[in-house]
Amino acid sequence: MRKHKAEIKAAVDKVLSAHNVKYLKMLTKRENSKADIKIPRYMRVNLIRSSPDDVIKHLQDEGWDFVGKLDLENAIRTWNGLPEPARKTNDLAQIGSLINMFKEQALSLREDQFALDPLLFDVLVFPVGTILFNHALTLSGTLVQQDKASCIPAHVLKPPSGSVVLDCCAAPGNKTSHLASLMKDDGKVIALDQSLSRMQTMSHLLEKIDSKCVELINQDFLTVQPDAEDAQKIEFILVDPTCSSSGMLGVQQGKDNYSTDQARLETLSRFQITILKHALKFPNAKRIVYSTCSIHKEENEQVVEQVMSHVSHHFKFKKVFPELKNCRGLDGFPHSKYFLRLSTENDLTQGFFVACFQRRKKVLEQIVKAIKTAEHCNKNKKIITETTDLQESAANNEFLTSDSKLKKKKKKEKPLVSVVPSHDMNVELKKSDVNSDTKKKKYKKPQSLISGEQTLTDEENKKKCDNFSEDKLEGFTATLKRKHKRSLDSAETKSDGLVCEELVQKKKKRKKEKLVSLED
Ligand SMILES: C[S@@+](CC[C@H](N)C(=O)[O-])C[C@H]1O[C@@H](n2cnc3c(N)ncnc32)[C@H](O)[C@@H]1O
Repeated sequence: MRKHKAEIKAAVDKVLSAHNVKYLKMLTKRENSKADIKIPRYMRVNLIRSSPDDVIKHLQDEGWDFVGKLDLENAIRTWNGLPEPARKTNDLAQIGSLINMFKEQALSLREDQFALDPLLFDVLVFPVGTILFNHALTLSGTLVQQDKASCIPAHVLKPPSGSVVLDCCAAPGNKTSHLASLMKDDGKVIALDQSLSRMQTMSHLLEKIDSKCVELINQDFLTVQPDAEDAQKIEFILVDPTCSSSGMLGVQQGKDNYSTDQARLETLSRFQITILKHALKFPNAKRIVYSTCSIHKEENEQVVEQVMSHVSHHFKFKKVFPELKNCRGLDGFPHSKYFLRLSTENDLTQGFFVACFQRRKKVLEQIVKAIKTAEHCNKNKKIITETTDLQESAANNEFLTSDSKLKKKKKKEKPLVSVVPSHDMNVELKKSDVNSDTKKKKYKKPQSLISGEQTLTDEENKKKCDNFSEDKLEGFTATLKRKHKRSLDSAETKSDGLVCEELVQKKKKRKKEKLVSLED
């Protein structure tokens, strides 16, 4: 047998190739596999170059038949257009099945037809197998081929134009370029990745879509210092870390080989938790989206639930596309209804998972601000002369995550330093030789008093300080508590309330001690 191994292999290969079978395992897996499932071709309109309306018009001028948005209305139209007997659409069960008609409609598009996706305004749906990679609109970067599921994270993160966004596992740049598109290239997207070769691919993509707002950084995200000056400007973070890729159609069909054994899933899960926790340490990040193209709970629900258990004082889950009632997270997890899970069978996309962390309202920050104001005023009155440990806590973001103050950082953190100033294709990407200064940034005294972000003049400041008293601090915190009573009362924010209470008590105690010592 060994003697004829090569001949046998050649003969088997010949038979397989005659039956269009690429790998032997495709035959053995076929019965249980999703080999027959097809996904429409999704194309995203790059809003930097054009608009969905203009692209639709362009395609119609080329002879394509635009069938509209694949939504309920369209489904009803199609439904009513069906031959007799006419169907009534006023009972819920029928409307439910009409919603499912997205699948039918998408899969029954004729080869010259296309549609607008019902969920994502910038995604067009073409028939399965449509080849558009060499279409003029694709070549010019006006259309970008991207699976619908992979377009969801940027829509959930939803950074407005002008904002500062971090994509911490960015390469090869599909979601980065989508973020730049949704922001109309206005603002800043910091695209960070540790893989140099994947960043080169991203650099080409960004060149093609004509984005100027993306800054490329080749660095290990875990070495980025969350409280460095630049990092403090970050308001939105996308965390799309390495995963098992088990949701990719090729992997589901057994064509692409990825190992998803338990040991690998556990390793991936640990890595994903570390990356996500790090992202949640950025002090001014108000929304953080976590996504994977994995179908395994170990990389999805388990990761976000575990991380949330550490940061629930400061973050809550925001429901991802609540209108998609049949696409929630797996049962058995406390926050399943907040997560989005898309599957190839039900949603005609790659298998995908998305969760969104939203920073809680600023009750705690307001209390801390009020306390600092009192200290600032008292300092003017020469009552308090030292910086209190409360200020230091605020400066060191001790309130940010419970584990951040407990655990020693394993990697040496550095400020964000752009080593790739633009995504010019000629720029050679280099490993970051960043400043190794890891000293904590000195706490900067707030310029404004308690009146929000408003900056007061010296005179106004003095007046405010003169009028400020111990009673006022208590009055102010009481007002804050009244103002936020509803949220403090709710189970979700009880912990915030406790922390506020604790801070106020701590502050009162410290003041008493200082006053006593002054009197002495
Ligand atoms: C799933 S891919 C990201 C896909 C990308 N978001 C997109 O839509 O095109 C995961 C990326 O994370 C990067 N990565 C893994 N560990 C990292 C780390 N510690 N710091 C930065 N990037 C990392 C990998 O190099 C890889 O490019």
